[in-house]
Amino acid sequence: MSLKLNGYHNAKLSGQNGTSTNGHANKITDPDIGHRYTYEVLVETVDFIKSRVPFEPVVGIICGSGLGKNQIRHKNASDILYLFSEIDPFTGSLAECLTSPIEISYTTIPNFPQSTVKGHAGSLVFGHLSGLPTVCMKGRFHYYEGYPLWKCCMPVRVMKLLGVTHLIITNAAGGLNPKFKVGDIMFVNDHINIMGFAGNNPLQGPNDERFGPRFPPMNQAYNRTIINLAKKVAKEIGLADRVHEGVYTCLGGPNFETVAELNMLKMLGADAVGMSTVHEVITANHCNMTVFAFSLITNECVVHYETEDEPSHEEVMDVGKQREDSLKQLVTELLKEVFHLGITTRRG
Ligand SMILES: O=P(O)(O)O[C@@H]1C[C@H](O)[C@@H](CO)O1
Ligand code: HPA
Repeated sequence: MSLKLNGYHNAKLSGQNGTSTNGHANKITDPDIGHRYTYEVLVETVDFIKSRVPFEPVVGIICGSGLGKNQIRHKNASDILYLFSEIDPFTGSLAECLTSPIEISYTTIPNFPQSTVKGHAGSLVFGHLSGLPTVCMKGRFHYYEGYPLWKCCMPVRVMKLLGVTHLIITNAAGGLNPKFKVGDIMFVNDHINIMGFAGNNPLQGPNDERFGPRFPPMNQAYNRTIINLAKKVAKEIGLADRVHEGVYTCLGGPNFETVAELNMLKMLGADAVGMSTVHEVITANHCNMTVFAFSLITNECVVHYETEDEPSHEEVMDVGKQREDSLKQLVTELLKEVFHLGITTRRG
């Protein structure tokens, strides 16, 4: 792949070429220099997608493990997969809720990273959900796959440039809160950015003001109105006793956590632990998207030594499959409410 495709078209960003955002000269030691996506490179990606999708999505959905599985039915092996039958809205993955879907494989999108994890199919699906133009990411990128955080979050910026204002992020997570049972849903009301404690942040490096400010606030990262609506919807569809609110935290993975690590995370105030989402939420807030995120609790974290229980990715995907109908119903009904109320983005 040429440098241009993944490359850095230099000097467009503040903080680049020896000038920091506060005007002081400095020496940039960014190991990713020459590889990060510029605004212009992302526009190239967006132009490609726009040439294949005849509408602008306003809702983006990132499907977590087990919730964005497998390629959906398609006509042939071409890069653009036009799906032609009406799909039962409550069978299959979240992306299968979209009507008249157009599926584009990541392998064909210029500059896009590739999915490597089982349960993460690797395509963008465009269609309508609850009447709203929507793009669904079937397959996200994780740090443990070898992608730096800025690359894991590239699709969030692509969605922003496509027109997405509201981002729904889903994940599979281990339950740390003893009240959580396998199959429960946690509406994320805050996060602890453990990787960020060590300076590993998707916004690290030069800042492009066209995406957002150098120092974005994060105290309202999860839209409170949507969380309240989600609770109301959960009650209406009979899920009241399966939903909670809580704090999500993300470690780099790919190993599941040790008992001591889990007990530390509990003490810090985390209710669920996973390997994604936090950096996507940061990137989305930075570019002024309205964010709603939830975790499907796929396993109870093992927080003591006197057991032979072990978490596994197979269990994670199985629980995703068992709960997908409820999750799809929740998302579909929630979107109807969100857009009925006309919730605006964070900075107006
Ligand atoms: O993509 P998510 O965060 O839903 O996936 C979780 C974390 C790991 O990727 C995987 C572990 O089973 O599930
Ligand atoms: N830990 C980290 N990530 C996870 C877990 C877990 O227990 N379950 C699903 N994703």
